[in-house]
Parts: sequence; structure tokens; C-alpha cells
Amino acid sequence: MRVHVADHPLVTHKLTVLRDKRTPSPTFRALAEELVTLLAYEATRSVRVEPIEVETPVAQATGLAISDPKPLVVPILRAGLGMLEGMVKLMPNAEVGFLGMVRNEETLQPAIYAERLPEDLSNRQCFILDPMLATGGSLLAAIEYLFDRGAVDVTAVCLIAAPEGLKAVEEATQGRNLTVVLGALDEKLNEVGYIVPGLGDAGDRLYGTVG
Ligand SMILES: O=c1ccn([C@@H]2O[C@H](COP(=O)(O)O)[C@@H](O)[C@H]2O)c(=O)[nH]1
Ligand SMILES: O=P(O)(O)OP(=O)(O)O
Ligand SMILES: [Mg+2]
Repeated sequence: MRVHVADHPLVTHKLTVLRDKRTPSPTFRALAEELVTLLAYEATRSVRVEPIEVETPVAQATGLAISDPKPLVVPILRAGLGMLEGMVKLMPNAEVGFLGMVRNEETLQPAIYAERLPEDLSNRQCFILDPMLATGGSLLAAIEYLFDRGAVDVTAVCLIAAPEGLKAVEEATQGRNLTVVLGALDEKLNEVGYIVPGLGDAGDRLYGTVG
């Protein structure tokens, strides 16, 4: 597993405002989108491309086009939906599939409640969007789901991770082609499975719900 933790003052600045409990949902949504666009730049570094020729007004130029099959972006509902626009802004011709997951607040086990993905992911590059990598259970379930359908490489983009969850994902995905791109690696998980200091429940912060 490759891990990249963003090291850019604008990423840290935007994350700081997201962490602030006084930040209202509309600002939180706008900032989450901007933050993802910054992280997406790193996350797409290995996107598959092929050379193409174009005519400029002056001469022929060789450039790059994103290869087929197009990359698949998979936001994990609900919270990952807040990251989708920021990602597709950078990669507008990617396809989008959806996985709905909820974490049981007592057992911390994830359950898949919705799925809308291409049946066959053979030879696909996939980008999972989930803002918080806490115990790692949700991300692991999503990763396994995509590899089971034939995905060849998976990149997860998360705003914040806990070291415990990152380790769990790494141990469970040995030999897989997996990259994790993070805005920050925080201190720890608390006794109820929240990232410390974190930002609270990302879904609630995005959509103005409580608990
Ligand atoms: O501080 C947190 C911790 C978790 N979440 C939400 O839970 C899942 C990830 O939890 P795992 O334990 O890693 O399965 C994530 O999708 C978030 O929606 C959170 O918002 N804040
Ligand atoms: O991961 P959860 O359970 O917090 O779900 P949601 O993203 O709907 O808040
Ligand atoms: Mg939530």
C-alpha cells in the first residue's frame, strides 16, 4: 500500500476550517470540495493515459488523453458524496459509481445499503472517496468490493485518517495495488471510533444532521 499525506499549507488551512465546529454546513461543503480538488491532483498522478495528436493553430502537437476504460470514481454515501464534485472537476470524463455504507455506531461494523456500479470492473482504475478513515472497516469493505469485481488498482482519497485504521487497511490489503491519499493523518481513534482531533461525523457536518 502506498500512502501519500498532503504537505501543502492550503490543504492544512482548509482542513483547519473544516475541523472548526463553528463552521456551518454550506461553508463545510464548499471547502470539502476545494480540498478534494487539491488532493485529486496527487491521487490522479498515475491515471492511465495514452498519447494523442492534436492540431494547434500553428503545428501538430503530441499530448495525452485518458485511456479507456475510463477511471471509475466511487463516493461512499453519504459523506463521500461531498467529495464527488471536487474530484470530477479535475477528471470530468471519469465514470461515477456509488456505494452506500453506514457504520453501526455500537459495533463499528460497516453495512452496505446501496450499490450502483458497473457489473464488470475488469482492468479498471478506481478512486474511492470517503472523507474519514477511522477504524478502516468502511474503506476495507469498499476496496474488497471493487477488487472482487475485477478492479486492477484502487486509490482511496480521504480527508483525515487515524493511524489505527490506516494500519488495519494496510495489513488486510497485502499484495493489492492500493494507494491512499490523505489530507492529514491524525493522532488516534477515541473509544467510540471517532478520529481525534478529526472533525466529527463528516456526513452530519456536510448535511446539517445531528447524530
Ligand atoms: O471521526 C469519524 C469517524 C468515522 N466517520 C464516518 O464513518 C466512516 C468511516 O468509519 P470506519 O470506522 O473507518 O469504517 C466514514 O465513512 C465516515 O462517514 C466520521 O464521519 N467521522
Ligand atoms: O459512515 P456513517 O455511518 O457515518 O454514514 P454517513 O456517511 O451516512 O454519515
Ligand atoms: Mg456519518
